[in-house]
Amino acid sequence: MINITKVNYKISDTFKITNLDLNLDKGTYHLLGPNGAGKTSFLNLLSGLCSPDTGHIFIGNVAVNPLNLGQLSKVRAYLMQKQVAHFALTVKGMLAITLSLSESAVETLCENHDVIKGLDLLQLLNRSITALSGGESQRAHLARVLLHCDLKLEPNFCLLLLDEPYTGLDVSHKLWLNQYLTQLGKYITVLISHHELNLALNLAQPCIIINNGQIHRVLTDSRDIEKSTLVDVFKLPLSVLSETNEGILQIIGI
Ligand SMILES: Nc1ncnc2c1ncn2[C@@H]1O[C@H](COP(=O)(O)OP(=O)(O)OP(=O)(O)O)[C@@H](O)[C@H]1O
Repeated sequence: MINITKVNYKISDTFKITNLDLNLDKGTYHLLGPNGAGKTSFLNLLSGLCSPDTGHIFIGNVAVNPLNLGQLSKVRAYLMQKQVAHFALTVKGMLAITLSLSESAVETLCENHDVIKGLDLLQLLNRSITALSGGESQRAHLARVLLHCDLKLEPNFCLLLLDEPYTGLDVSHKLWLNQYLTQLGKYITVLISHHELNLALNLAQPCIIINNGQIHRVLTDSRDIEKSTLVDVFKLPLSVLSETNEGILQIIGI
């Protein structure tokens, strides 16, 4: 269980996160909101990369704050929006560092692992991370966090934070990732920040909508996102909203 109580955080004179009050159980949650709504700031707070001005956050019984990063790495993983590669490590080398394993142990782990198969990484293990395409690099970094939170490796893991994980992925890897995250949500809390609104509208999964640094809605079923939210929060014209025969909203043109 993730517990967020009365969290406030001033980022600048013009933007602050206000009154975050939320409990998250196991599940796959979509974190939605327009550019600049505060999604990354929310994930940074949850991951312990920054500290709220007031309020507190717990991941299970671990208090979240930047002084606790060692303990936090045993209970949560975070795929940040931007990945910076400082060294020309191979994919295998990066996984070895993340998982605290030798490169040969990584090779053995990867031989038959669902994440490596699903992300088609076997043939990229010996490639330099700096010489991959955008989508290949995203797949390597996804593997880093998904293996890190694999329940077999870390039994106390309970939170996976993903900031725009679909960026650069082709459609078959996107589909695989969705299916994997849906399964993972049966065991831990998975929070995915993204802009794929039609995807959220099609999946019966919980979602949190953020706007102007505040929670606008928390829905147990993302298909219940209202037309008014799409118009008022996401600034979509009514003319691009359509409904399927099953009454599910869809956005035309994206
Ligand atoms: N280091 C910073 N200093 C000042 N302002 C910041 C800083 N980081 C973010 N902001 C501002 O805080 C607000 C929220 O940014 P945040 O990155 O959390 O939004 P977001 O919802 O993730 O946006 P996007 O969908 O564009 O990634 C924005 O107005 C942004 O310009």
